[in-house]
Amino acid sequence: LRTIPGPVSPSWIYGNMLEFMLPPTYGQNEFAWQKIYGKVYRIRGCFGQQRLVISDPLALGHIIKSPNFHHAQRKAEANIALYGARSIPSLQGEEHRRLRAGLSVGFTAAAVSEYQTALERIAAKASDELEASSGTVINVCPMLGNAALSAAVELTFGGGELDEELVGDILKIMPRWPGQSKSEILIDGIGARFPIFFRAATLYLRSFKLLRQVQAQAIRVGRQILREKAAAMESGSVDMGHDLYSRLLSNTSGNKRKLTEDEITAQTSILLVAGHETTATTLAFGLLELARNPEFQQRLREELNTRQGNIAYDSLPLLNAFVKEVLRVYPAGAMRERVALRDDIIPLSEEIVTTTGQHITQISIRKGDHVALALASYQRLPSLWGDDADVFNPYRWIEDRVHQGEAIGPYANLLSFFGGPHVCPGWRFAVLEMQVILSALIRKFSFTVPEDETILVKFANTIQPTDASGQKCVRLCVAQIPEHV
Ligand code: HEM
Repeated sequence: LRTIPGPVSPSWIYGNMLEFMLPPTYGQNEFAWQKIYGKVYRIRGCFGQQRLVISDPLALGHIIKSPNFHHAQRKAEANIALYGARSIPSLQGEEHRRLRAGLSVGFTAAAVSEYQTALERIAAKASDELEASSGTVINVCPMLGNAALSAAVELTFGGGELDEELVGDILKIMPRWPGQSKSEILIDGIGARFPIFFRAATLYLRSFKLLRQVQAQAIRVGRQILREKAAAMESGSVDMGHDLYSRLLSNTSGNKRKLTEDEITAQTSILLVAGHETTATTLAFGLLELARNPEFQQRLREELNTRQGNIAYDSLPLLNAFVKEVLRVYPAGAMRERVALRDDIIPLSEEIVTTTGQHITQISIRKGDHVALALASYQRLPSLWGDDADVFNPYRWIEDRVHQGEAIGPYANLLSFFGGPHVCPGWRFAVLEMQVILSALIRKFSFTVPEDETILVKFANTIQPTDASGQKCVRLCVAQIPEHV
């Protein structure tokens, strides 16, 4: 990796990690480096470690599908702390494949379409909540967080209320994700050399304590609800719902459930946390961009007003162009870190020239090498999305100016939902949820940006919109549309 071009490292201790992980706003350096060095470049990690940053489509497709790469250590430890060692993202190979196959019953197109009515009810509730603040400037993030968490609870358990403490912890967890301070980046760097040190450090890091707390609470709640459902099913006293846990209880082969009680309950934390936070954040960036683009907002409202009753959301061109553009410019999991589990060769879609003048079309990777999968950078490549790839412009999807080649991800050639064996299973649900919530809010309210409002983007495992003090926040002027008053 030493001969792959990249930015100069300003410090031996931190390498480029502070510029990469903690810029004033996410991507500031990453997007600039992509323009200078191209789709693959090298940065320095702590203590001189070499890392590749990759937005090359062929290389990304290779790594995403390959069993030779897995989550880098901090991410793997954080996944275990928050979601558990038996949760889907923590597993690999055959165990992972079997669990994904079992869970897939709840994520097919037919299964997801059954949530439309429940999602419309959740959207109506969010809209009522917003009505109370109409005419004022409000931070829309808490309202969207609540709505998306209700949607995740609907998907997982078929509705119901979680206890307040768990809700509070789940809603604040992602902004506190480990690795966002100089000292945690340093601990990561030491951990890359001495993994046992890192594992020990996680026992004391405050950021990890909250993750473990949420996992323990989520599993307790998940087990209790699953047992209640199983008892109701055995007594035949209620109709089983369409939610994921009901489907998993009824998913049998012979007399045996395909997934055991422990396997199902071990997924509760990831379903509630990953199932709500990503969608809530994408929606928050969506409302921000609507407020910044009043002409588009009005045209979208007109499109929505032409439909009544049972809406086929996929048939609304502007709505779908907007959802795709928000996902393109603001992929919640903007950057994923992976480590090579064994030696590998990464193919490149275009030749690059090394610092020693060699022309290469593939890069040799050693076991233990770190790669950053720069999904947000990939989604700004002019070669795929046009010369205005840095600009938020939903019309590009209607004008068919986007890349039509072989897709790595499941939706619109985007990598926002990742791809390969760890592709986001919730992508269909997330798209429907965003279509439904945006439709309800845009019909009823207009959104504008208050004067002098600055929104920054922080990376905390997912990207977060924040104010200057680092608090998760999108403050918008919200006004009810006169015909809906
Ligand atoms: C806009 C919304 C969403 C986005 C952008 C998103 C994005 C992603 C990404 C990028 C990954 C891969 C992460 C990695 O391996 O490093 C992922 C995995 C995952 N997502 Fe989503 N997601 C969204 C919504 C949802 C929803 C609604 C659910 C439903 C419960 C969900 C459940 C999961 C699960 C369980 C995984 C782990 C999959 C595995 O490791 O096999 N996500 N998601």
